Amino acid sequence: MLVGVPKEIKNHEYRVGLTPEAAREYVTTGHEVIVESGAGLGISKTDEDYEKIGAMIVDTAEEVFARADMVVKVKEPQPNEWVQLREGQILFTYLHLAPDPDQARGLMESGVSAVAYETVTAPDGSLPLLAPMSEVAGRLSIEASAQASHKNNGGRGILMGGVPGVLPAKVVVIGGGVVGTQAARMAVGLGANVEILDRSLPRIRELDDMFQGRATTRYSNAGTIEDAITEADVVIGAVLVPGASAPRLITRDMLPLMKHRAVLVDVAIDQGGCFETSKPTTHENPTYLVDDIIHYCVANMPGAVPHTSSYALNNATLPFGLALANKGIAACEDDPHLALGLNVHQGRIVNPAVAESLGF
Ligand SMILES: NC(=O)C1=CN([C@@H]2O[C@H](COP(=O)(O)OP(=O)(O)OC[C@H]3O[C@@H](n4cnc5c(N)ncnc54)[C@H](O)[C@@H]3O)[C@@H](O)[C@H]2O)C=CC1
Ligand SMILES: CC(=O)C(=O)O
Ligand SMILES: [Mg+2]
Repeated sequence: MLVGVPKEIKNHEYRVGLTPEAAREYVTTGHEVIVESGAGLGISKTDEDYEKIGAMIVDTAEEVFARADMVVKVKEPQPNEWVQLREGQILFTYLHLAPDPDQARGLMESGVSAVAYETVTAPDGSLPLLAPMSEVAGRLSIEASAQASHKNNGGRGILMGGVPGVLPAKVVVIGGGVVGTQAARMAVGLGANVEILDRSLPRIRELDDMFQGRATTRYSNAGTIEDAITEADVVIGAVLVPGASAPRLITRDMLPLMKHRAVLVDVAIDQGGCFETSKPTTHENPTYLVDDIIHYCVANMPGAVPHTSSYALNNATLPFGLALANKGIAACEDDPHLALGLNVHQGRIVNPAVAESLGF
């Protein structure tokens, strides 16, 4: 199969769909790999690095889309990308279609078979191709909120860990999955006072065990969320209902309960966001104010640390990508977990949760 890797074009997106090391695995398995010139520069990999492992460099994204049997990307295709996709071609990337009907229609019209990283499952029901980026985004969310809390950046002017004799920041994490756990770990590491809310009791028990009292846990409902955010300096939104748009857990009428210039980080923004006042932002302009509350809603947070993220992503995607390259879309027939990744096929939305969420 001819596998194509275009350069990512989303705002400040420096990750690459295939690292040279991953591309090498495709080449040694007997596939051809074409890479758009400059696609690896965000991870300090040159065109020569790709040529050395047997990939071919092409000048334009158009050539990648026109020639490739399978396009491997990181972020969801942008409008000028989805019009270049075609029937019989496989697209393997993040899609986040539930809150994005325009992209969904674009992909359906293209005829492409689109496999979304974020809905591929593991036998235990977890999301193995979302997890590595959730680990990155969870850890980054605390760095982002610490920065946004600085007075010179418009924040409250609070140090995450406090100092001896002065209380630390209170960090509330809503959703204790992969993002939430990594956020809590970073916040605990900085010495913050951390509370994690989840609505899964088995997960709450695991978290309680994991943090051994260094973070507290609480069952998530409107009442506990209202109570928790009243004291918070930072709130991390980290919930997920797989395939569906995120539930709106903090509504605008709850914002006056919060401290002035507290920080809301909505990591779930790629699924539409879990705060009513969230709208996607970019690394260029990551924050905005609503009712004097700072909102950080960057939809491609891991793009800021492409060295870490590209390798973490490729570690997870490689076996699934190779299966698609070896067998074509029939790989989904052999693997029910990969099949759940198939979101768009023959002009239809075929993942049930995504279709239901879109109302298609
Ligand atoms: N903005 C970005 O750059 C990135 C965003 N994400 C997004 O972060 C979100 C979280 O991802 P993961 O942590 O991997 O998901 P996960 O599935 O590991 O964890 C989600 C958690 O939310 C909990 N939850 C569901 N409904 C809840 C509610 N009403 N209240 C409290 N908790 C609730 C679940 O029980 C689960 O523990 C996803 O939307 C994902 O796409 C992930 C990576 C990067
Ligand atoms: C998961 C996702 O949306 C990202 O890594 O950008
Ligand atoms: Mg995203």
